[in-house]
Amino acid sequence: MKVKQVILRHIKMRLKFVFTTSFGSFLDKEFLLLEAKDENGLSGWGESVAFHSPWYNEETIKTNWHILEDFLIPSVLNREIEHPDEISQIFSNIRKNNMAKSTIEGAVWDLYAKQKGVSLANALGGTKKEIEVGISIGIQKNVDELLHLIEKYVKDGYKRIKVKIKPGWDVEVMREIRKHFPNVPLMADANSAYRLDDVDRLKALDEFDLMMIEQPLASDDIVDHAKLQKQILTPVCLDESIHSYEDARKAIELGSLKIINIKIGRVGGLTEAKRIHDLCEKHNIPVWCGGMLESGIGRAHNIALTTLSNFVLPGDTAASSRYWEKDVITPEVTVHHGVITVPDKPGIGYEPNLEVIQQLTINEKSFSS
Ligand SMILES: O=C(O)CCC(=O)C1=CC=C[C@@H](O)[C@@H]1C(=O)O
Ligand SMILES: [Mg+2]
Repeated sequence: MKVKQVILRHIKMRLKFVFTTSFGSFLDKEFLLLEAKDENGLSGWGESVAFHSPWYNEETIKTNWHILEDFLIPSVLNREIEHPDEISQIFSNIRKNNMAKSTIEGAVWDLYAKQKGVSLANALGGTKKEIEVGISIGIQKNVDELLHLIEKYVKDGYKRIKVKIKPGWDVEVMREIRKHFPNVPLMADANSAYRLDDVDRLKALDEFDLMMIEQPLASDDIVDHAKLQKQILTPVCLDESIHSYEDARKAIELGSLKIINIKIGRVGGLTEAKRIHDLCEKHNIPVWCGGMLESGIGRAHNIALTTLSNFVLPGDTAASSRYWEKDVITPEVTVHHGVITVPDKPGIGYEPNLEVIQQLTINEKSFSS
């Protein structure tokens, strides 16, 4: 297969809720969408999950645009590609920039599956026809608002509730949640808000029978997480610390984690995500698919990946309507009692809505050889 044309679009979408991060809060989420066309005009789609500011990792929309325009797109355009697994090899001389790499690699995977006439799930080796999903709730103004949201999503049937924690918004909040929801599958995401010195505070969370605590310590650490895991009962799940198969291998060997949150963009694409999945399966480490507030394009890739056998825990792939008044795909992603039915159409299985995408586009550029 050859990619004859790439269209890179920078779009902006208004979220239905304010998303709070260490950089502050935002209501508009910006994305890059990448369309890769073959000689017959067939299109594969990928999405950059980089944020506007470098709070989650070092990548941003602007760094992704630069790396894609100046390095990644030129190295893929008009090149004979037998299988999308080759992309990570083509990019091997480019350091890091995983979210940029994942954007074009995902589009090539989608194009490859469409050319073969199979779903992306099938092309990846996934077999599940339905996937169970959970919901991730950001830090709220007060506990009552948080409890109200949990009640709504439990009623919607989401299979697990993920809440963000940080020092001062953790033990007491979890106690309140457990008072109202003693049995709901519950997990916490700390986004590196703690230090190893906070071990007593983190041990106190053992009282609440959490499924896991996600990324409690530094975003580039696997050593202190190994020390922490030996001191707490709650399973440690790593997100930001795991950028590759090698990171996962070392973290498993050190005992730094018991669960991995796989995010396609963070690890550089679907091929690496699948390698990490397979490694974890071999070591009985369950995985789940994390979210990055994706549009429907990225959401579709997450659904396809989650059909692989070791994705045994509910992920963050909620319904389009949780985030967007109108998503950029038809049909939108819907969730029924916490379950998504996996589309079996060729590729990502959802049709990009070009009219909506054009309305949301704030910049675009076409590249062809
Ligand atoms: O996409 C979703 O609904 C989940 C988003 C989410 O929980 C996160 C996205 C990005 C960084 C964090 O805030 C958190 C995470 O770390 O998983
Ligand atoms: Mg996380």
